[in-house]
Amino acid sequence: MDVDQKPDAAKGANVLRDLSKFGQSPWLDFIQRSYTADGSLKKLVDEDGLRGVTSNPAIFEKAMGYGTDYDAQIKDLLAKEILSPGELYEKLAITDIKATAKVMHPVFVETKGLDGYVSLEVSPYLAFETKATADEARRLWAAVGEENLMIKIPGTPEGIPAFQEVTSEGISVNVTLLFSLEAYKNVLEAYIKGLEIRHAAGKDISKIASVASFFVSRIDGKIDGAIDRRVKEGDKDAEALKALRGKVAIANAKVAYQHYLEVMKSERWKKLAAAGANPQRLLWASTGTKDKTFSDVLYVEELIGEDTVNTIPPATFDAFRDHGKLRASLTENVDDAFKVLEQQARLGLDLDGVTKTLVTEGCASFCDAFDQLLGAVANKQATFLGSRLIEQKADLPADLKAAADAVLEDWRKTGKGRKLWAKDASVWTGGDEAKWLKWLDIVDERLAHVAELEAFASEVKAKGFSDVLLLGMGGSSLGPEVIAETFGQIAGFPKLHVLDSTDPQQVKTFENAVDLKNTLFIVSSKSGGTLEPNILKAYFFAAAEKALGSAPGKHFVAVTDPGSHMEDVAKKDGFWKIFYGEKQIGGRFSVLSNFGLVPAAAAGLDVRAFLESALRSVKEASASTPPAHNGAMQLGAILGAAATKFGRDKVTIVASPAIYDLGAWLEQLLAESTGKKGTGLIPIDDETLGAPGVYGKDRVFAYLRLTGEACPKQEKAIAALIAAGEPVVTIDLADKLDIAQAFFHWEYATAVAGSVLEIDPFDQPDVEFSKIETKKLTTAFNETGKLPPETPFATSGAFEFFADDVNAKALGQGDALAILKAHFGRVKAGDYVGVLAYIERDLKTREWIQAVRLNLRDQLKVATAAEFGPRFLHSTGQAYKGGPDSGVFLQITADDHADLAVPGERFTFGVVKAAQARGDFDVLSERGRRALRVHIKGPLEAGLAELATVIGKAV
Ligand SMILES: O=P(O)(O)OC[C@H]1O[C@](O)(CO)[C@@H](O)[C@@H]1O
Repeated sequence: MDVDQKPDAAKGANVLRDLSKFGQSPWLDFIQRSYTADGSLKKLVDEDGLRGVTSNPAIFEKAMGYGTDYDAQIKDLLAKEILSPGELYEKLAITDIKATAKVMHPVFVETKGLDGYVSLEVSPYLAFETKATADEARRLWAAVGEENLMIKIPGTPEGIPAFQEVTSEGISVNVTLLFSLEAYKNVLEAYIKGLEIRHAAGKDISKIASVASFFVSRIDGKIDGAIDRRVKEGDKDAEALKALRGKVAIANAKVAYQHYLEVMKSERWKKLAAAGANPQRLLWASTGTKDKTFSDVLYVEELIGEDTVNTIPPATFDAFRDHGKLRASLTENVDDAFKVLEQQARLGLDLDGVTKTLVTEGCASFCDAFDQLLGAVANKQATFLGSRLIEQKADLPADLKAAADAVLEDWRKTGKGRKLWAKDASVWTGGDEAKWLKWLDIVDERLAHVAELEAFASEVKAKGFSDVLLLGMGGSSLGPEVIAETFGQIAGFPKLHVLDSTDPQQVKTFENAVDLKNTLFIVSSKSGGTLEPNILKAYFFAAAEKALGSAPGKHFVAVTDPGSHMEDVAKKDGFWKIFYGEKQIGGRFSVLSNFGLVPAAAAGLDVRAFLESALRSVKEASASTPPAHNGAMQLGAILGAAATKFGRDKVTIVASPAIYDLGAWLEQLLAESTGKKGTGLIPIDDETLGAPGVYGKDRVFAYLRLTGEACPKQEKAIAALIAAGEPVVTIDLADKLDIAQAFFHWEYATAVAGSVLEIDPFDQPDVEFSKIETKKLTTAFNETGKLPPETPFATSGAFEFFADDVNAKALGQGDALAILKAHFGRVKAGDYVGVLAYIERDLKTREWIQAVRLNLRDQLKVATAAEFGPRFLHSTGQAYKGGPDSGVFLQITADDHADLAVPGERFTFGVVKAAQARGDFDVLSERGRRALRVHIKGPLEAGLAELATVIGKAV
């Protein structure tokens, strides 16, 4: 703006300064850091008699969105703190507001608090929320802490009660976005009420200032537009309509001013005035001329009157200084103003409707501007953080990209990201989702208590344990497993092992792998009631007791939710420590709570750095992050849109070798969260990449790449998939520690995808069913000493085949080859095959299952899942039963060559595993899934080799 005004301006001939002679204060509707810093603003005060400054989200967008004014502070802030775009914006804005308040303060002093204010607006996202607006007003008031601050609150029906409330608390407010006389009347009434409440409470009301920002030119913009349209269409009232061009907004303002004068004369006001109250002045806003056929100072010249403010945009400010004329215009021709309003009503110009629309549009455009602003801040933040933030890139076919963008635009428009953070269940099914959202806050919460975890780590180190053996299932084991696999043994700390099986051989292998006398056992169960951790605890407690020759409680730690059965057990058995989980977090969302952190600390991971990494993801996906900058939201939108609109529901997880195990955790998160009600995302983990030709059109590839350690083979295969037009989302992690970021990123993305799929991502109804079926079987065993008998529908060599009647009928009575041929013959495009093996999971069996599944994939051209039971029951099992009916399952069981007793129980580990397999199979059958069970009799290795051969022939 032109601050080099005419030389004689300072001497007196300055119409801007002379506005005060008419009782009007010129304020500036503009803020910019460099403008305040380089003395330009002060010059306006000194030379033009500037008496106040207003800001709004659109103004800050212009200030912060471009140029480098803010870069130094951003760098400085981000070096010290991990912030969301909203928090960062606020710190920048507050710095500006404080600096501006300082420049304006002499005016405040000189005018005894009448002028000298600077306004800062509450978040425009809150315009329709009373409590949130009031809370934010209080927060900003305290954060700025300047006596010449005004908090700007929109004069919506929800904003007005908030305004009244904070006025009664002594906060000075600029009520904005007022267009109608009715809204203005309500605002003035709320001001008076707020003062009365404060006065009645015996508190000082003389320090409160307020203005009512009445918008002007936007009204003409709408009304004149309607006039022009009607004239063009040859309206019969064309002449009368034309006569109203450029008149209605000013008339509306004049009439509002009359109301102000009326109220000021009232006895009610006089009482308050006697107690020191300051009137709430009308402030003319939106006073830049938009219609080029009008004078460029129209909305200044025509609205000059006593006790008013005009907040003038820079160009209009310059124009008025240059050629503005002064006269007491506001009280001129008031009757005509009333007539104009009558006339517009008679002509059907619908000022009431227009003002309502303008409120809605005004709020929306401030939200849009705020989205832009936060986006610009997020961009700068991403640049400064560089590789400290995980980076996501999506290569998508155009139609999928458009569908995902449509989801994001819906989320932006409806503020769903903010609703998610506000724990509003309407984001999903409107059920009890709100009770399961503490994972959103857990990183902050744990960081606040990280010293406890650090102290625990030191104690573990000092005790010199050689091993940590974690006993748990699903959400209680998969996160710790990722940590163990990713970081390996950390120098000076014990080696972390994670056992999540009831296979007797597997249990024995783990027992042999640790030094029982020198092992710290972590029994991990949120509910405390899950069968596996309970029997594993019983087993290892007895084993440790035997090895130590004394009560082993001091070698045991429990991680469990408060009030659980496991807590009782831990107390009774004198465990060394009990760490608590958060009840409002489900298992698969618990890795950043104590369920992941306690084993991480015991294994010597830097939990503080780990949580700080996670916090960067939390902030990136914050309520204030616009969808266009929220990678996790984008990921959820892509996965949701791909599954619902394109049948691409197989999320194929590819991870760099050094972080390969993330997929195991991710499987549970995606499958248990989304696989229900016949829909869902089917995670396909660890399926070695093939050439594009081996895939159907049902995949989305999620590539988690550890940048420095990318696998060349994977890179090549991914590049080929992208070139072939397959959808690939690549997520780059610069450091292993950033798996913490990936954890939160995917949790948030899963919640978003759940919303798109229209399901509750936080329950797991179908898992519970197989637990019930298993329980029935183990109870039967405890009563009778055996599991209920079962009969194979066919036997072939070492194999016995089991299926429900429908499946058995479809598969016939032939030999193994015929049955397997018939079974896999049912697979069609878009299906997936699940190989579900209830055997020990070791290197050999993993290689075996991998070879079998790749053969199935390449022959049948479908996605394949390779899973070990009972571990997958707590992971992908939910989706297999509750998700889409596109799975074809081959369950594999085998004779146990050695079994292990469970202390205190009649059943053994082998019995439990058998019961779990049968419970699982029964539910698959009950759900009408294409499921076949093959039981291997005799030596396992030979049986598996034979099975692989027959499968090879069958497909
Ligand atoms: O931690 P808990 O209560 O033992 O549960 C283990 C796992 O079992 C499930 O409840 C069902 O599979 C998972 O959601 C959970 O992570």
